[in-house]
Amino acid sequence: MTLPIDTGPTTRDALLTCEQMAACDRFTIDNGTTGFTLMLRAGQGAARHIRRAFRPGRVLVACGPGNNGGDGFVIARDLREHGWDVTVALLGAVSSLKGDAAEAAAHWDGPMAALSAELVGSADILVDALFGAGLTRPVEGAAAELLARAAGRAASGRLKVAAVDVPSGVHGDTGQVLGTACPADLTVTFHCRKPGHLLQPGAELCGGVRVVDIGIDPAAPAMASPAARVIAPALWQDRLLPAGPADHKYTRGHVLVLGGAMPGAARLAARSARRMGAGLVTVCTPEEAVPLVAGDAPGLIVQDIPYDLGAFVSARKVAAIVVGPGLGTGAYAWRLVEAALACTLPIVLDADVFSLFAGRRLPDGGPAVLTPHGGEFGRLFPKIDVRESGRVAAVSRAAEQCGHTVLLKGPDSTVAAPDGRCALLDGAPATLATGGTGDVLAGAVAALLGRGLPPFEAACAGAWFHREAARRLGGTALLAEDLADAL
Ligand SMILES: NC(=O)C1=CN([C@@H]2O[C@H](COP(=O)(O)OP(=O)(O)OC[C@H]3O[C@@H](n4cnc5c(N)ncnc54)[C@H](OP(=O)(O)O)[C@@H]3O)[C@@H](O)[C@H]2O)[C@@H](O)CC1
Ligand SMILES: Nc1ncnc2c1ncn2[C@@H]1O[C@H](COP(=O)(O)OP(=O)(O)O)[C@@H](O)[C@H]1O
Ligand SMILES: [K+]
Repeated sequence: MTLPIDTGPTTRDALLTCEQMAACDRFTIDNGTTGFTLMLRAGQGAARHIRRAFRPGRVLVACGPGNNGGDGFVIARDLREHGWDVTVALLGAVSSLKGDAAEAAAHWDGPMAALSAELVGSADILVDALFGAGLTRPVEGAAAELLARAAGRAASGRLKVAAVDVPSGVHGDTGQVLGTACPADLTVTFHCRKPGHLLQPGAELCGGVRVVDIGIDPAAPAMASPAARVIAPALWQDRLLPAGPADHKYTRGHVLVLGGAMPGAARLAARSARRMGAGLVTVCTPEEAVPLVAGDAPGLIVQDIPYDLGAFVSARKVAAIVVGPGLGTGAYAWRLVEAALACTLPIVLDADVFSLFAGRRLPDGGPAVLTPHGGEFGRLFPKIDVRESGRVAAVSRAAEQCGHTVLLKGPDSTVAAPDGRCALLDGAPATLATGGTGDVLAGAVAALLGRGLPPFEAACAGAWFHREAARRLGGTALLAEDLADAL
């Protein structure tokens, strides 16, 4: 029963919802591959990763009532054929299994028990094949008890856990936990990752994620419009040119940072815009802050806020504006944001802008990137519930509603454009969770807008360079100043 794994197209960056994945399965099956063949490829591919990741030990394969459980039976058989000591624990009766899962179970001739949390106590490795893409409601009862017992044993270092497709209880579309879930050391999924592998808390619960190619037909329509993509340079690299001989400072983009109550934020945004390759950076700030902002940056232009901002940006050939970091929320801030939007230039809106416009429509302006964190997003879009809809749907709805690119920051930064594109940032280090790193991001995105990237691409690229800089810095305590310099 060993089948060769087909090598399909590159699916590295596509993220499919559970429904899209099921459509890919159906399309492939309609074109002549049996569902059971897909299940064999999935289970055998997963078993190979499990054999690579863990030393042989006593394995408990917890199988659910659907095809995720079917994969579990294939894995159980493969591991047993390789000499591992395997017991299957099944939720429900074998006679209730249907289709491919029933066929996979029929090939299992090893020990089998009714699912019970007690079984975890004598296992070294748990293969979690309870629920995958078919999770429809919170995990409860015996399945929940088993997962909770496994989580306890894993936390004390006595159990390794491999999840099939997703850790059971994690929703593949949102990364949210329905009921309960057990953190895995390894998650093996099929064809491509799903948003829930990148979104929290799912991402954290998955441990390392491996993708097995199960030979999905490359012509499957869902592949042309995946729900989201992983943020990677392929999204922008052919549009972000290095400096060439014909360039001068204005062709590289003049970025204007509008400062306010907290000048440190404008300084960080300006510094990061310069490191991100802006040709020229000017900070306009209340007069009393000019010496402070100019202080240690002789290459920066600093002046007070011009009376006529529109005339200023056109005379100084400004290519992109940042407003929000350290701005404040008084009448001054309000007028400045309105004036900045009226310039109709590419603009990054951040921080205090979201308090100023809480629950209100932004005035018309040029193409914008909005960079709220979770709290600011809630203020600006109070009717969109991120927890209920999941980040992909929520940020996409926000982008459509405001007509601009929205970058919802966090450990799982999510970018959506009003045209329906969505992209997720994978693996941002938690050292970024410190004051000022958002100001650095705003400056970086503005520089990329100034260098000619459209808003969605600029937001994706900014988030990616920001993460790369944080990774390069490493350590345990990251300073926003160092991050700007590491871009
Ligand atoms: N399709 C293919 O070709 C391939 C698919 N593959 C594999 O199939 C998996 C998807 O399989 P699937 O669609 O059968 O769904 P699955 O995740 O097994 O769960 C459905 C079952 O669980 C039940 N159930 C749900 N939630 C529950 C809860 N909280 N508590 C209790 N019960 C709950 C639900 O019951 P129902 O809601 O119908 O009452 C139903 O019985 C996918 O993740 C991948 O591993 C691979 O083999 C590659 C080829
Ligand atoms: N736990 C985390 N893991 C990874 N990145 C994070 C985490 N928390 C925050 N970040 C990132 O750090 C930055 C923080 O921005 P923000 O909240 O605006 O901070 P500030 O306003 O102090 O500059 C964002 O880019 C965000 O994506
Ligand atoms: K699972």
